[in-house]
Amino acid sequence: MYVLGRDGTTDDLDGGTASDDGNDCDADRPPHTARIGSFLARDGSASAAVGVDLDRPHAGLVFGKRGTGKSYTLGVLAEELAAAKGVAPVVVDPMGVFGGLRAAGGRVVDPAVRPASIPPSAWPPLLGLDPASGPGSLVWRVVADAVDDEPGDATDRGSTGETTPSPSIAALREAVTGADAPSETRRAAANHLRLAASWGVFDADAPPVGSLAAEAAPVVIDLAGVPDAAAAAVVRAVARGLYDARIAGELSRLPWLLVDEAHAFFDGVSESALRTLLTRGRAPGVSLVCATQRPAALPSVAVSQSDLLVSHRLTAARDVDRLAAAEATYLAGDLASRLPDGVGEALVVDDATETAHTVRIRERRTPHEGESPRASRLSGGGPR
Ligand SMILES: Nc1ncnc2c1ncn2[C@@H]1O[C@H](COP(=O)(O)OP(=O)(O)OP(=O)(O)O)[C@@H](O)[C@H]1O
Repeated sequence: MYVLGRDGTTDDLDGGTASDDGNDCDADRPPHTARIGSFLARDGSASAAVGVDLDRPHAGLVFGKRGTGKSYTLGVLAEELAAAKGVAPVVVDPMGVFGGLRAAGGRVVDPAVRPASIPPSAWPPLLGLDPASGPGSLVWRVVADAVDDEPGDATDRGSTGETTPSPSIAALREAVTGADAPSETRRAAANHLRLAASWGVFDADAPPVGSLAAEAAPVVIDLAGVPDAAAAAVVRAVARGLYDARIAGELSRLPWLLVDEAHAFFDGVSESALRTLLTRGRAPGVSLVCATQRPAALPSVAVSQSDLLVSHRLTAARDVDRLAAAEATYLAGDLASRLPDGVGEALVVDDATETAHTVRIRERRTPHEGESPRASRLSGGGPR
């Protein structure tokens, strides 16, 4: 098997024969390897199996225009992580398409994060308030006071602050209402906090983020129908929480955070946490894989920091340009024409071996729930 992301190794443990189509449940898989598919020959036939290194942390990107197989590819990776040792996949699922991972032992959870996991300075923008405005600065101050005032010995706190209680949104609203500020300022701040409570993602008693990465089984955070700002708050808390938990030595597994529709999270309260994982996540052992149909909406650091890039078909010039920002000489030439056409086919750029290959991603073992609805498949969809 050819293992991507592993320095200088072509780990041909199983011979890599033409019959090795990467689809079987492989007892012969090298350890700590995600078997994602097989090389795609020019004549369209599948050849040697292709794996991704799971032994070390990585930063990866999955690109492709709509319907080319990004979520599916992320699902294949999650299945492989579920079967590997020492890792813990956590999937951010904005569209509600990863529920099929239950068949791999996974669990789907509703988002629940502690208000204290969002730093005081991030609260005004999260609530759509100008930090320099009266209500914005009041919310900032109230959160800062509430987090500081929490009882308990500071030495008990993990770096995530998750071993001490968090204020609830109700407590923050109460503090706002009783603050020394003009009544319209207090009212505006309280209204914005009421809105945050209505998102239903904040819970002062939410389990620590690290508990999401306690098992090999994938944990799918279902963000379908959750407002954008709330989803960003959850991604921020989870990304930062996993990073801090690893730094604090609280996690015995290496977390892999898989983020679908990632363009939505590089704008707003989650951006800094994702950037932290991209630039510094590998040192404590946190991997990040972002999938998006809008590569141009990702910061260039996402491409420059990624060591694995899987690109399904892209057509928009600005998106192809972002791919070209990988600045790899082995990517020279007409990139757009190198991207394969077929659904589930991708160009894989491997920084470790400085190579690019065309790959067919294997079929899922668990159900993929991302099918586009088709009128013809509905009961009323037959010919009249
Ligand atoms: N590797 C694959 N093998 C077989 N079928 C695939 C593969 N990848 C994708 N498909 C098929 O293509 C469909 C679309 O894939 P997917 O939902 O992953 O697209 P997407 O790129 O995430 O689209 P969107 O941007 O709309 O979310 C899937 O429902 C599945 O039927």
